[in-house]
Amino acid sequence: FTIGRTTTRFATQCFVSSSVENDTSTVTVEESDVRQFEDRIPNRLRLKGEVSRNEVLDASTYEAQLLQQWDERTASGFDWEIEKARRYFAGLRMRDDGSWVRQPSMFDFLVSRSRPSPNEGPRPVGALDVAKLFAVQMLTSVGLGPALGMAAVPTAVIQKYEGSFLSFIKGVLGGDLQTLAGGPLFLLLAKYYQEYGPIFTLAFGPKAFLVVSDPVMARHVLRDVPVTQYCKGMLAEILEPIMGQGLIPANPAVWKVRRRALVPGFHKKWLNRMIGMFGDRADILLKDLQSKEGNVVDMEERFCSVTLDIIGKAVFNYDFGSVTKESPIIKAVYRVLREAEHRSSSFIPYWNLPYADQWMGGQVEFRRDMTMLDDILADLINRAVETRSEATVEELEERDNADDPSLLRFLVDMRGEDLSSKALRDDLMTMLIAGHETTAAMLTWTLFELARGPPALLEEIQKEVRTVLKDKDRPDYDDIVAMKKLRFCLIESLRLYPEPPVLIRRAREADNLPSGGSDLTSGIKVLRGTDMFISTWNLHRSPDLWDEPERFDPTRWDRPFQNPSVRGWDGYNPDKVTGLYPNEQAADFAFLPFGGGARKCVGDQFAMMEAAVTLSVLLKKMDFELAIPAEDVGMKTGATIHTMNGLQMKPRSVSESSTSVEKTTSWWEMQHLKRGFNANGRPFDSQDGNVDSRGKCPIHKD
Ligand code: HEM
Repeated sequence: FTIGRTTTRFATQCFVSSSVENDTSTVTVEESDVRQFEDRIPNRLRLKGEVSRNEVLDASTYEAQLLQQWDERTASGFDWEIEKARRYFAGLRMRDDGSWVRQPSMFDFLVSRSRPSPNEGPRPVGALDVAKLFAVQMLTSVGLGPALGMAAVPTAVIQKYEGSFLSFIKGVLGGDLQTLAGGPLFLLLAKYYQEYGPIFTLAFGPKAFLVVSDPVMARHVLRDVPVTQYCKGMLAEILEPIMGQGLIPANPAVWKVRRRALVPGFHKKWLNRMIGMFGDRADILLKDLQSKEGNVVDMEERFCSVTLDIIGKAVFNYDFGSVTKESPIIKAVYRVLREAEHRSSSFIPYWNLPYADQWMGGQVEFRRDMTMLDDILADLINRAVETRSEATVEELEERDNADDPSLLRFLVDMRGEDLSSKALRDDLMTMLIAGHETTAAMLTWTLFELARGPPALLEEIQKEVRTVLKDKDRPDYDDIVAMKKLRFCLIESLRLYPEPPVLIRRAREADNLPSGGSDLTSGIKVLRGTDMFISTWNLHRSPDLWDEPERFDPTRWDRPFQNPSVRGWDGYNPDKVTGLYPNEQAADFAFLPFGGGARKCVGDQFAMMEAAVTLSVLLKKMDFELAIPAEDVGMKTGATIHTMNGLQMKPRSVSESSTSVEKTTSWWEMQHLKRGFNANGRPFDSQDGNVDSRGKCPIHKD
């Protein structure tokens, strides 16, 4: 009898899996059949409430609903073996702890399989949408796009691979997009941007991506349309095994709930408290560097360690201690990060190959690492839950929590937070990954640019730090605000090295992009299911949007910039800079250091403060000299831009008293004057451009 039940479900699953779009009505009919049949099932075998071990699955998915129909207490014998086979067929995999996770199929990479919920907006993209996209792409490639109502968007086709045949085969087998594209994807997009302009289609056979490098179009996608209109698409598929439904990959319905829960955790008092912790960690790094004086040190690796220690403390109150020691946990974190990066630069989902986590070396290791990290996380969450003391958000903001000021503590104590769900684990894991290497990369590239730039710039930053900090070793919030030049250096490095260099979206509904700086005056039609890359790299380095875009010039943030030929773009206006950094509003979406719109980074203030504290603590007492030629530092990318060979530097202690603020015109001001602006960066005819007492530019006065 039970075999019959299982067989019916198995057949149901086969049927549903083969109609990949998971049409709701089909599933409902088949499930109701199963339910009728189940009425005759003995009580012992019936579903008993929620199956909590399966919480790792998004409850809205078809698989989650199927799982709930089986009472796992009867998990033994032949019946169970058939049930397991059915689950494997449905793309589910059992983890070591007995819970089930959905492993997306190859096809899932192209379409989303989660079911629509009434609040979620458009239904997920399905097989029909993908088929339609393929067809339109094929017809467009033979010149029939305009006849189908599509704008004449140029198509860049990757035709010629310039590497060796062997590396090409390796790239295909490993699904390595970088190898196939002949280098980092963002550099390929930059090459095509120069050729095709602010919007083009990048085609890999029938699969095509719409590549956007225009501020007006980016503003439309990120801010102007409802948040349900675009999702993270393939990025979510890639990150799901690691971050689950954490805030970055979360579908819009989950995102709305979780963002509301998480944002209060980043309140002002907490950030202020964090500044002290940043100082402690930066101090450990300083001492470590002082002990290595005269030696060559990989500063990229050092910054990765300090930011890992900081995020561990801030998010879970966990001390990785990675600046001073190595441990299996730290290694597991790094391997998981590398795997996440590799997956995000691959377009063949090799990790979904049958039983990949049992025979592919890297995947076996990845599963082991994830299990280890999950166990640690579960342990930390459980410990926090045991000492839970519920309170409202307002009350929590006032709490001292000196022993444990972590986000985990805040979320666990927050009244109304559902602690039985997997959401907490997913969000914490997401923040560990999102908040770590991004900040490390910002520090790495800032120090690199300062070390290879004009010595007068580095000297001026050091002067600023010493002048603001005076006898103190580390800054407080007001000091961070006062160190404007240092902050502008940090943000300028995010302009040149955006982390990540490409934002990924998928249209969940048809859309029409504004024409922006393109020649397509009637806008650009976007079909449902279209995968989109918003190239922050191209935006941040566009000669249409920046003066001397390739130059590391932190002084630029004082000066306005406009270009009326980019229709609908307001330009960069320094008067709109309000917080710790010139943000996407001030540059009207030509600058997206932390994204923009509803899905903007939640950790922007945290990251800016962390980087400002770390860098100021180091620069106050040390000088840094490149130990290899700047050209050899190189660039490679995953989710963030890394150096190719590490940032090899020689740190050296310096006497702090050697510098004081000079009254003469500084290097910084000279940059404005040289470009025909007033000493404060404003145009000479502007109201506030009166720093020069004579009202004239000393260089261009004639
Ligand atoms: C320099 C450091 C950082 C950079 C450059 C950065 C950059 C970004 C960008 C560009 C996005 C938008 C992604 C998109 O639209 O697809 C984002 C989102 C996010 N970031 Fe950051 N980030 C940094 C630090 C942090 C830190 C320290 C945390 C946490 C403590 C964090 C947590 C997140 C989260 C949770 C999201 C998703 C927000 C949402 O979808 O609602 N980030 N970040």
